[in-house]
Amino acid sequence: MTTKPTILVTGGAGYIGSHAVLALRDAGYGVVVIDNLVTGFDWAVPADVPLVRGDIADQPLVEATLRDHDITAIMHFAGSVVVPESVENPLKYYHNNSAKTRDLIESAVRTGVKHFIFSSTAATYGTPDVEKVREDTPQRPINPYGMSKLMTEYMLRDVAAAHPMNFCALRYFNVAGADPQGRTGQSTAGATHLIKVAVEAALGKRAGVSIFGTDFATPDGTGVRDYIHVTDLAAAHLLALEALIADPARSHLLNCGYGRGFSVLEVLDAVDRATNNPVQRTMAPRRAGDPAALISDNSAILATFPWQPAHADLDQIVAHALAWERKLGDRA
Ligand SMILES: NC(=O)c1ccc[n+]([C@@H]2O[C@H](COP(=O)([O-])OP(=O)(O)OC[C@H]3O[C@@H](n4cnc5c(N)ncnc54)[C@H](O)[C@@H]3O)[C@@H](O)[C@H]2O)c1
Ligand SMILES: O=c1ccn([C@@H]2O[C@H](COP(=O)(O)OP(=O)(O)O[C@H]3O[C@H](CO)[C@H](O)[C@H](O)[C@H]3O)[C@@H](O)[C@H]2O)c(=O)[nH]1
Repeated sequence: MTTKPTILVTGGAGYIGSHAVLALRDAGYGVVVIDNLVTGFDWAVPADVPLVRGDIADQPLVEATLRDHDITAIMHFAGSVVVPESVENPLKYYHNNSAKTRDLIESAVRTGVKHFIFSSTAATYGTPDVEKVREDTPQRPINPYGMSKLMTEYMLRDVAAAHPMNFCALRYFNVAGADPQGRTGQSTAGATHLIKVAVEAALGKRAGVSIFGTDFATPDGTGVRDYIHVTDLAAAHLLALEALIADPARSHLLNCGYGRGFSVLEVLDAVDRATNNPVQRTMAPRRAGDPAALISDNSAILATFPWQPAHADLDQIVAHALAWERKLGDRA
């Protein structure tokens, strides 16, 4: 029997990272998590997965962890993720997302980690003027969050050219939903993401939902996004890992989305359908820097990996988000 390698998951106590931990464990990989719990939760990490409480830039700690567990690959989710906060406090984002990731990559190179998978974002594209964003659409971030992630893409490209390490940067579109088995979900306090906000409102945890802009050049005037189920995203990470192991000479930069968009009103309608209890809607001005529409062209990931999304259905995404929100109760 061949044993599968052990993977270090940074940010594994957070929303997306905790789903990746489950996917890796379900597939038989060894998993170790490092997380400083700044926005994550220790209870989001399964009891049989070692949780190293610490910072990705603590090089003695990270390098000891990489060596002790004979880590082959890193899935790097740890970071700061709130776009408006990045505008108010850019140095926090260049520190936590760019500078600390630089130190993590250095630890990886020093200890001979062979593969690196990175959480990039559609925010690196800024406000593209194409209907569907391709990987070669110019990346012109309009906020420090997007720029801090683009800087990491550049670092990885240069490091992979200079050292025996390949990488995959996955540019996520709008991540939503929760583990269909109800083992984890989005638990972030004070979340700003539309589907999370709407299910909180549906359960009476918020008064209602503000619709940020009704005069966009979209069919119903509200913003359109490409919502991807977090479990399909976690599956894409496993395929990325397999591809990096299979061909160590090749790195990848890939969009992660379904290639179709839903407006804010369509999302709120789906939440209303799921509960039969309409969420209170308030019209509000546009949020600074929000593009009208952001939809992926996902032909590259479909051509590169045998990725078969299993949850590309808005009602299912909403149902899973709602189920997790109920389970979460007042815990977070
Ligand atoms: N949620 C989205 O829609 C979305 C979209 C695109 C990209 N991403 C990226 O995906 C990744 C995960 O996002 P998420 O939504 O799960 O956020 P999250 O806040 O739930 O998870 C981030 C985790 O990283 C940990 N962390 C932060 N800084 C750390 C540090 N310096 N050292 C150790 N641990 C640290 C936090 O405690 C948390 O557990 C992020 O890199 C984010 O930029 C998210
Ligand atoms: O209370 C809300 C929250 C959001 N929206 C609208 O809903 C859409 C989605 O907004 P989100 O805040 O859920 O997500 P964003 O598209 O702004 O950004 C998210 O996806 C990006 C990639 O597409 C980045 O990765 C970023 O980190 C992540 O927050 C936008 O039109 C927004 O204006 C509302 O109307 N009301």
